[in-house]
Amino acid sequence: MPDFEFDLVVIGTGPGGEGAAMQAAKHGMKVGVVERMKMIGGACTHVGTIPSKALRYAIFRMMEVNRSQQFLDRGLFVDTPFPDLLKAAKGVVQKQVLLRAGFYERNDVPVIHGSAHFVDSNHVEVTDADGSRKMVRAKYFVIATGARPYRPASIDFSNPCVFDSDTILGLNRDVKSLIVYGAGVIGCEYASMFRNLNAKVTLINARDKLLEYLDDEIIDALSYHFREHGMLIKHKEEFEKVECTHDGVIVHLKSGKKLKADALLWAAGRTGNSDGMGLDKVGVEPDSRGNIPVNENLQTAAPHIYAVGDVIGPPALASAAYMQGRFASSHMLGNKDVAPVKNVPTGIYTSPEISSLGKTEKELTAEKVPYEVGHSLFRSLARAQITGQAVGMLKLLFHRETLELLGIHCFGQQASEIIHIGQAIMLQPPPHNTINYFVNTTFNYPTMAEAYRVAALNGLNRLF
Ligand SMILES: Cc1cc2nc3c(=O)[nH]c(=O)nc-3n(C[C@H](O)[C@H](O)[C@H](O)COP(=O)(O)OP(=O)(O)OC[C@H]3O[C@@H](n4cnc5c(N)ncnc54)[C@H](O)[C@@H]3O)c2cc1C
Ligand SMILES: NC(=O)c1ccc[n+]([C@@H]2O[C@H](COP(=O)([O-])OP(=O)(O)OC[C@H]3O[C@@H](n4cnc5c(N)ncnc54)[C@H](O)[C@@H]3O)[C@@H](O)[C@H]2O)c1
Repeated sequence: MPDFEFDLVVIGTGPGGEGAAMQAAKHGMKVGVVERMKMIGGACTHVGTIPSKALRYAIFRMMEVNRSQQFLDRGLFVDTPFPDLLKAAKGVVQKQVLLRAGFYERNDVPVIHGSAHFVDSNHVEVTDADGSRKMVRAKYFVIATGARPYRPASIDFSNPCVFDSDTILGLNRDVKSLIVYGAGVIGCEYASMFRNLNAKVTLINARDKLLEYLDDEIIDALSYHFREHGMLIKHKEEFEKVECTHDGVIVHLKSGKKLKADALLWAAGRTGNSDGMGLDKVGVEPDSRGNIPVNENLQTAAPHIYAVGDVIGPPALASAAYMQGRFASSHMLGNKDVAPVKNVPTGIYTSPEISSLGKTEKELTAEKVPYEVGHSLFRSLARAQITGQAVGMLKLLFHRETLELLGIHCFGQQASEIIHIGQAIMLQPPPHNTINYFVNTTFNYPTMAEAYRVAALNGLNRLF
């Protein structure tokens, strides 16, 4: 006899699990969730999106004071130690946990604590930290177990100078120099943060460009501003071994170079949390990175078992995970009220911030689409001059004949917010998805939104 019986059991309480559980509960399903951590919220709340963005904001506030002539003239200079900046971030994590725990409570979704593994197609066994076990039966399952940092066996992560994106949140001292290995989003974001804290940062990239899926102009801007801020970037380099010394690390590269620093942040990839889940009992086989294959409806090889979020691989974003969770539950309910997840914008919280949606120039050129470009430089906008955030640009790509908006690429302060104005237009059906909206609409002044009007006019002026 099972200890619990549900219509749906969701495994994991990150954004993917929450989206799935709430959508199903709101539509009348009897839902239970399983979470192996003491607190709900997932990697997103405890070691991913939330603490990294809260830490970034704490650093940013300190920088704003230290870079402002207004404060410098009054002798104000703030030097908050790293552990205190982390404390600010932890406050946000607690608020998020409380808020999200309330969602499960209010919607009568019990949280069963422990690690879930399948025993057969309709049962998972949940093993708590104290070893106690509960059998849970359900008609449907959503696996939303997320991912963890990939750790090569040759690196000693127990060394106090070696970190990954989980353990860096436990750094209990200031570091004067840092090597960031891996120039994906995590590597670039943390490299920015530590450079803003004045650490000497070396960013090592295995490829020949940073974040190469972005528009070239944005990649160039990011590389330029990283270097302008004093970051050292090494492209096309791979590590051979990491040597830990009494006061830091030496990273040996395959090219023969040796780099020394107070600490190493390993930020090269993540592995899906699919091991130890008894997936062989239900005919589901993860790939070599632990990712679970799914079809367009997010169903695994067993159609009553869905998988969402980081455990299914790219885009591996909190934003997408939540929507995938909602879509999966909506699909099992037979509803069509949640659309499949596509057109996911990118929001990268480096300095400068980056956000984009739609096609890049490279893609449009390869597809032979006749397009034109409109630019707006932040330094020419009144709002950016007032706030002193003049680094940045909005770039619109649009069809030369129909004026349809095809791509939006932005860098600079608030880029991840600014993108959504364009997104609202870009995703309208024709003929409402053109840049005409930006030239025929009155924007508040002074705002950053004005960048859309400036960029649209700039692009229209290029047409002949
Ligand atoms: C440093 C960093 C910064 C990031 N910044 C951003 C950002 O700015 N914007 C953005 O959109 N995304 C960001 N991401 C990505 C984002 O955090 C993830 O995409 C998101 O957390 C994925 O959500 P999820 O629900 O799939 O899984 P998770 O949030 O990882 O949650 C999975 C949960 O499942 C639980 N679990 C795992 N296995 C079991 C089991 N067998 N039984 C029971 N429970 C289990 C785990 O304990 C965990 O609580 C960042 C990630 C990192 C690491
Ligand atoms: N602001 C944001 O939206 C944000 C911030 C941080 C992280 N994230 C998400 O987290 C995910 C992970 O970030 P990342 O910086 O590690 O980037 P990434 O996925 O680009 O990985 C970096 C490098 O590691 C390699 N790699 C990945 N998984 C591996 C594995 N299991 N084994 C060996 N090599 C592997 C990749 O091929 C890549 O070269 C990304 O998909 C990203 O979208 C998003």
